[in-house]
Amino acid sequence: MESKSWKESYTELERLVLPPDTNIFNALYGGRLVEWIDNVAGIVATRHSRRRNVTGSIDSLFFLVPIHLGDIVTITGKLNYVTRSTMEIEVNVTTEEGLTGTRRVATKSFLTYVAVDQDGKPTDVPGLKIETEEDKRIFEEAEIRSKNRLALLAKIKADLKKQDTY
Ligand SMILES: CC(=O)SCCNC(=O)CCNC(=O)[C@H](O)C(C)(C)COP(=O)(O)OP(=O)(O)OC[C@H]1O[C@@H](n2cnc3c(N)ncnc32)[C@H](O)[C@@H]1OP(=O)(O)O
Repeated sequence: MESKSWKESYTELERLVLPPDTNIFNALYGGRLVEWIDNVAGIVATRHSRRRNVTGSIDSLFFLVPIHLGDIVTITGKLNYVTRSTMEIEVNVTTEEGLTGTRRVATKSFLTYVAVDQDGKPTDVPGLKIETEEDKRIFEEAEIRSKNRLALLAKIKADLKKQDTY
């Protein structure tokens, strides 16, 4: 399978925050934002792999500033790292005040998606082309996160096995 550049799957989504998206403080629901983030990451994973994909994990997600009714939210998804069946996707969210144009970073998160076959079993995806020094730096940083993530996953599974619940 031929490797692909991150540019082939880069995805950007813009949403105007409307009343059904907000809580009683006229701010965007966190859960709604997580849905949009997962959606963008899912598009990146599909464009890269051209396979069915499932969300494997969402790393810690910090909500840095509130997003208000009438704001314009921009969500970008970029592929950072690929192993055999797994893709790390970085999703950044900025919020823009409709009336002033002031933009602020609202969240940054890393999601992993696993490509699966018809039976839901992990399956191979194309590798990621490393074309620049910046691509290399991003790949190496993601590799460290991946190792930490898999160590945490292994610990969670081992603990659950001890309790006989996995
Ligand atoms: C888009 C959506 O909304 S999907 C809905 C939410 N997501 C889900 O329901 C997914 C539920 N989970 C599953 O189906 C399975 O646990 C899977 C497909 C993620 C993994 O299946 P397993 O048989 O456990 O995979 P296995 O242990 O063989 O690992 C396969 C690969 O996935 C990676 N992996 C497995 N679980 C995870 C995880 N939770 N997070 C990140 N990576 C994972 C492994 O590192 C391995 O990577 P590699 O092939 O690139 O080396």
